[in-house]
Formats: sequence, C-alpha cells, structure tokens
Amino acid sequence: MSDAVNGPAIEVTGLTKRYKTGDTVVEAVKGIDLRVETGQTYGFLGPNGAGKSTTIEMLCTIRNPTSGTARVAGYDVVRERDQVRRRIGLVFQQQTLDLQLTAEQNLRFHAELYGLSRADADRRIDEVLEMVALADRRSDTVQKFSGGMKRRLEIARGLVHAPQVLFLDEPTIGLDPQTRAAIWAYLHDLRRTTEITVFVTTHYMDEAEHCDRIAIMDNGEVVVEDTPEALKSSIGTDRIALRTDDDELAIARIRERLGVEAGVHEGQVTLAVAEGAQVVPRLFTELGVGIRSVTVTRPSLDDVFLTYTGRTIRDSEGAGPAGSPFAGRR
Ligand SMILES: Nc1ncnc2c1ncn2[C@@H]1O[C@H](COP(=O)(O)OP(=O)(O)OP(=O)(O)O)[C@@H](O)[C@H]1O
Repeated sequence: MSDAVNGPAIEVTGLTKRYKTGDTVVEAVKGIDLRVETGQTYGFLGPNGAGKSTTIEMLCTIRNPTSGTARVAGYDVVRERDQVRRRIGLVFQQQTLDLQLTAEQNLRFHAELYGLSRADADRRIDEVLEMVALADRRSDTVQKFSGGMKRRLEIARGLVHAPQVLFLDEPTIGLDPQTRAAIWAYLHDLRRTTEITVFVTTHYMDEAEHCDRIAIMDNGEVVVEDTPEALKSSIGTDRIALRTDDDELAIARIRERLGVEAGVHEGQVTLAVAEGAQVVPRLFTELGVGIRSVTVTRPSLDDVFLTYTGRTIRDSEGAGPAGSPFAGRR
C-alpha cells in the first residue's frame, strides 16, 4: 500500500471492552487513550490479564469495542474495517504457517489473499525473504525450519503486503537470546528503511528498551506512557558507587559540597542522585579525595514495571490471543 498515513498511525480514544459471561461482567479495557506516531516502534507491556490482548485484537479489527473509538492507519476499526485490514500486518504468538508448504509458498498464499499482482508478489517475496535472511531457504518446506526461522518467516509474511502498521504479539517468546537479538535487528532495519509503525507486546524488558515509546497497562488501564528513558527517570534516582582513598572524608565532602547523604555499602561509598552522569565530574573536582573507581547504575525497565504494576514482568508470563487472525471473534 503506498498511501501514506496523515496523522498518527494509531489513535485510540476512550476504548472500552466489557466481556459478559452469564451474570458476570469483566471490564477488560477501561476507556484507554493511546496515540502512536507513524514510524514509531511502540511497546505495549503489562502483567497477565492486563487487557493487552483484548486491546490489540480491537486495533486489529478482530474484536469490536464496547465503546470508544480506534483509528489505525487513518481508518476506523469498526466502520472501516476492511481499510484497516488491508493496511496492517499481524504476527501473533501462535504458529500459523503451513508446515507442508515451502517458505515461498507460504508467502505467496498470503500475497494472493491480499490481492497482490503476480509481479508485486514476486518482488515483495524476494524483499521480505532477504530482510529476514531466509532467501536461501525459500524452497525448503517449513517443517524443516527451527523455531527461530519459523518466527522470522511469520514476520516476513506479516510484511508481504507492505502494511503501514505491523502488530507483533510476543514475537520472540520462547526463542533463544541470539535469535531474539536477530529478530530485533530485522525490526531495526525495517524501521530504518521504511516508514512502518510497529506495535509490539513483549515480556522481555531488554526488548522494551528497543521501543521509541512504551505504554504499561494494568487492570484494564494504561498506567503510564513515555519513552524508556523518561520512564526510568520518572521512578527516581541513579545510584553512584565509589571506591576512594578515604571514605570518611569523601562522605563528609559529599554532604558539604553536594548536599547529599552518602554511606558505605559493600565496601563502596554510595549515594543516590537524580542524574548520575551530571554528578560524577563534580565528585572528581570537589571531593579532594583519590577516587579509584566510579559506577553509575540507572533504574531498569524492570524497576519501572515493578513500580507501576506492583509485579515483576517475570511473574506475569502468559498466553496471548488464541486462534488465527481475523477469526471473527467479537
Ligand atoms: N473472551 C473472553 N471472555 C471473558 N473474559 C475475557 C475474555 N478474554 C479476556 N477476558 C478477560 O479480560 C481480561 C483481560 O484479558 P487479556 O487477555 O486482554 O489480557 P492480557 O493483558 O492480554 O493478558 P495475557 O498477557 O495473559 O495475554 C482478563 O481478566 C481476562 O480474563
């Protein structure tokens, strides 16, 4: 699709989903607002049952919202469902490749579903196989592929019809660290070479670091949304640890000159400050004490997740949406 998105790639206002089971009503998504700019890689995190899958399914037109609106690639997910579907790519957790077919046949089948001409399909299949480094395996049946290769092929398939927005639900779950790194390298290439917007859920905090912005969802609400750096800064302080020639004097000077209380912890003078990188030069010029080493530790995204949800992300491993895309669940 060559028509560019004017405005945000994803715009969500007051999006709500209530499930009714007998007399019980579960409000899985409670009136959330989101805005994802074109070209961004956007991380969507949250513990099990937070409402991530339900949200992503509404954005992909697989489920209808109870209320609120969502526009994807400029189109309304309810009123202009087909327009949205043509412009999005989906890579969900479940393996949906046909194992009996070759890599190329899997892609060609998908290209036909999306109505690509033979020539466009040929060109796109070459491009996406190249992108995920499977060009030399195009004629092998998928059942011979490793888990990582299958996942790469799923991503390639999600890209065959040149979507404007790619939805990835836990794209690297269960893969080894090397393959995870390789998949993120492909996603970075994609970001560098195209205008594609990537909306990704992940349980891996190191992967969330790759995102331009992150939303953390808990209990049906978006509890915080910002860049990874800003989120880390928002929860507090850096920790500086020093090895010095005179700890007592160093602590006294830190109190005097920086107005900060320091202490000795595990053999090092430690102090907490808002911006460690800005304080380190002052330690060298103002302490008048020999400094043998300095380390600055920033809060991690794990700390961010814990702060905003009260859980570690590892406590919240879990399954995502079941079935094939567009299976018509409402
Ligand atoms: N089809 C359904 N019928 C009834 N309740 C549902 C349905 N699907 C999800 N829920 C409930 O809605 C809430 C949000 O579920 P959802 O699957 O969207 O969360 P999630 O953040 O994707 O979790 P996970 O990480 O486990 O996939 C949960 O309380 C869940 O039990």
